[in-house]
Amino acid sequence: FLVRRFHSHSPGSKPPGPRGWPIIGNIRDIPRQKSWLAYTEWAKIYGDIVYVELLGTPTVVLNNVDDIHELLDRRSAHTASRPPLIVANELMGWDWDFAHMPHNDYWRYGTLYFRKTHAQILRIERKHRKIFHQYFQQKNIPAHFPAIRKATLTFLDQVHQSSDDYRNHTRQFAGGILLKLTYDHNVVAVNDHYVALAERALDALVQVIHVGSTLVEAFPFLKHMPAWFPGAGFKRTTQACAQWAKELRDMPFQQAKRDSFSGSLQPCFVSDALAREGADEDIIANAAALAYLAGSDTTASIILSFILAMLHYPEVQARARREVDLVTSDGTRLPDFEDRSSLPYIDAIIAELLRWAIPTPLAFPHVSEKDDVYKGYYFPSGTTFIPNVYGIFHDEKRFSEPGKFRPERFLEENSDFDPMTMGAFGYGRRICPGRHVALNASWLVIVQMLTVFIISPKLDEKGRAKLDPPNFDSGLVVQPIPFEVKITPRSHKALDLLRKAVE
Ligand code: HEM
Repeated sequence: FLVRRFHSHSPGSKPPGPRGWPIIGNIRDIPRQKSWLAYTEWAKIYGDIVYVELLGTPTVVLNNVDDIHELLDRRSAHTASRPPLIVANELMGWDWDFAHMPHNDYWRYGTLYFRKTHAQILRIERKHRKIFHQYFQQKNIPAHFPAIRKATLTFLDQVHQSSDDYRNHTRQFAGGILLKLTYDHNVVAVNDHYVALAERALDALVQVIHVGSTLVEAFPFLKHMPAWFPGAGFKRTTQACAQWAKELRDMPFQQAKRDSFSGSLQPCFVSDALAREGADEDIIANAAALAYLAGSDTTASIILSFILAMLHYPEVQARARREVDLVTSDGTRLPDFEDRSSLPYIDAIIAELLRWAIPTPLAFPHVSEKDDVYKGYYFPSGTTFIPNVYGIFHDEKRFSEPGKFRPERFLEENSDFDPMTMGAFGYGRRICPGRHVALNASWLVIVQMLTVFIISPKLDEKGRAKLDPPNFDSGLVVQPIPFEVKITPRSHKALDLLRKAVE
C-alpha cells in the first residue's frame, strides 16, 4: 500500500471514481450482491472508465466496449493476468486452475508453477489453453454433435417425465455433456458421483473467489495463522476444501486414464490429449477438470434463461416456433444442426439471451503486468480491469428498453452488435475457449424444446397466470432465480416424435 502511494507520481492521472477511505479504499462502496448494478450507476456519474481502490489495489471498471477492446483485446499481451486469489489458490488447493492463475506469483504455487519464471508460467498457461482449444474449437464441434444430440433427447425426455424438476434436468444436461466430452463419463442421475465432487468443491470456492471477500485476501499474513489459533477456523475449512479440489482434479482423470489403458475409453478430451505428442498429464488433468467447472453452470444459465424468457414473452415463443415449424414440415421431425442457417430468429434469441440475461455480467477480471497510459490515465502494473459487460449490454443509448427481451433488435437496429464478440465470453487471450460447445448445445435444446413443448405459466386456483417478474441471482455466474413454469407437450404428434427419437 505504502509502496503504491510512494509511486503515485505517475505519468497520467487516475480516472474519476467514488472517493474511498484511507487504507481500505472503496471496499465498502462495492455491494456484495449484483455489483454490476452499482458499476452501471457509477458510469452515469463518473463516465466510461471508473477508478476504485481495493486495499491499495488499483481497480478500473470499464463501461465502454471500445475501451475494453483497446485495453483487453489489443493490449492483451500485458492485460491477461489474474488477481491473486490467495485463499483459493494457496489455501484451498485450486492452484491447478489455470483460469484463475496470476502470472507473477510463481514462488507461491504448487507443482506445476513452483519456482517458475514469468516466461515459464506463460508457456505452461498457453499449453493449457492450447489443448483446450484443440478439442473444443469451432471446427471440431461437429465431432461433438452425437453427444449433444443424445444429451438433448435425455433432457427432453426428463422434462416430459417431471417438468417441475426442470432446473435439475438442465444442470444434469449441461454438466453431463461436459463430463461426456471430457472423460467419456455418462451422467445417468442427478446425484452422479463426479457431479457431486465438483459441486462440493465449487460451492466452497465461490464463497472465496471474489477478491476482497475474506479477511485473508485483505491481510495475506493471516494465512500463516495455525488452524488452532482463535479466529483461524477458516484454516480448518480450507484444509478440507483443498482435499475436495484435489479429488475433483484427480479422480475422474485417473479413471479415464485407466479406461484408456484398458481400451474402454471412447474418444473424448482426455483420450485425444493423451494421444498427442509430448502429452503432459498434469496439464491434461487440470484442463479436463476445468471444463466442467467453467462450462456447466454457464451453459445451464442460458437454457434456464431461455425457459424464463419464453414464459414471459409468449409472442417471441410463437414466432420462434413458427420459424422452426417451417423448416421441419410443421414439426413432423426434430430440427437438427443442418437447419441452423434457415433459423435466423433462433440465432437472434440466443444473442438476446446473452444480452438480457448475461451469465457472466462482469466476465472475469484481467490484471495488467506493465505500466500503461490510456486516454491520459495512468494504469500501474497490477491494475485490475473489470469489464462491466452487464452495463454495456443494458445501455439505453444502444438498446431501447434494455430490460425487455426482444430478439428482433438483433435483426433490426442492432444487427451489427454481436454479444459474442462484445464480451459475453470475455476478451483477448482469456476469451472463453468453451463458447462453441455452449452455444451449439444451447441451440439444439432451444429448437427441440420449441418443437416438442409449450412453455406457459402455471395457473393459481382462480385460473390466473402465476408470473413473478424475471429475476436473477448474484455471483460469478448468474442464473434466473427459481420460478414456476408449465412445460407440456405441444400435441400428441409432438409427444410421438419425442418418444420415437428417445427409443
Ligand atoms: C454460455 C456459456 C459460457 C459463458 C457465458 C462463458 C463465459 C466465460 C467468460 C466470461 C470467461 C472469462 C474470459 C476472460 O477472462 O476474459 C470464460 C473463461 C473460460 N471458459 Fe467459459 N463460458 C461459457 C461456457 C464454457 C464452456 C462450455 C467451457 C468448457 C467447455 C468453458 C471453459 C472456459 C475456460 C477453460 C475459461 C478460462 C480461460 C482462461 O482463463 O484462459 N466455458 N468463460
